[in-house]
Amino acid sequence: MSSDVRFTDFKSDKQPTWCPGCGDFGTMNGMMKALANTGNDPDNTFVVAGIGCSGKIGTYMHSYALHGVHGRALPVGTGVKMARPDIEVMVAGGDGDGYSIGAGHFVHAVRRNVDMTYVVMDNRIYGLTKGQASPTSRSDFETSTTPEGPKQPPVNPLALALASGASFIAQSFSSDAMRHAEIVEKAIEHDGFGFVNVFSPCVTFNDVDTYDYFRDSLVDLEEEGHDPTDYEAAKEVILDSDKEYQGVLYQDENSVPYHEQHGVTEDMSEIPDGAPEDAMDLVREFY
Ligand SMILES: Cc1ncc(C[n+]2csc(CCOP(=O)(O)OP(=O)(O)O)c2C)c(N)n1
Ligand code: SF4
Repeated sequence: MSSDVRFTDFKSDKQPTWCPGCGDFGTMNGMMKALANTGNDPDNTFVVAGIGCSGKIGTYMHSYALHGVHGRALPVGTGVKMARPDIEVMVAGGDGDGYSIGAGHFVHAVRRNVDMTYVVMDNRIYGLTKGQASPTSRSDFETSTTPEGPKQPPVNPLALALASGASFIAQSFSSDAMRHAEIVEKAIEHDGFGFVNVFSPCVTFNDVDTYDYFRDSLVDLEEEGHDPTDYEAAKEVILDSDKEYQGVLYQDENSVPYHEQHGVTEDMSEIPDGAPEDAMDLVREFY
């Protein structure tokens, strides 16, 4: 890893097609800053993205990347990390990708504690498919598929993570640039699954969870003196549905990542002795 990497080194030459003002711009900038600040560079970074407006991020970032199947980014990220524990793996996607079709994978990636960072660009709507309700939409949020609102309480992704045995749970706001980058940085540095739910407003389809709403309502846990290593205190803020929090809500200081628990330390790109030749030809082609 080189120490003189700038965050712009993580920008690809593709122009984002996100709507002007989309929260995903800020979310991505913060991720790039956090990667550079933690001493990573595009040559040791692998971004796995879901499907959605958010999922386009792998194209706009300069790194190894895979833009996969809707809801399946986490198992792909897990595979990359198991094959190459030396590589920095960052998985990103939307709230639909992660908490709807990918919810099962979320639970298992969390409980396995694979050493990667998972950034959910939470705009509380399906953006790419033009504004249907998502798992984090408010119960009275009127959309094309829910003209009277979903009439169900939204998923609390932080509580889902905690209940699944998460070792790091954080939340940030894409527009609070410095703080967002700092929070993602902490997730990268965490030994284990670093989960960050990012409020990343959709300016085209969500007129409720707006920049102004988050600016007015966000409570920063650092200013409140919150201790993320105190499990009971973390539980209290995570289950508090009256407030929107920003910061690290929970961190297990004794977290041991999956590959260390299971002794996966070899560079698996080396072809193991005795492996069938035809299968290995495919592997050689890939690398
Ligand atoms: C298997 C499958 N089911 C459904 C879709 C259609 N689809 C594409 S993106 C998406 C949801 C997008 O919402 P979200 O994940 O929150 O991302 P955003 O666009 O808001 O960033 C859906 C339902 C698909 N591509 N593949
Ligand atoms: S539709 Fe919403 S989420 Fe998608 S690019 Fe536009 S503002 Fe962003």
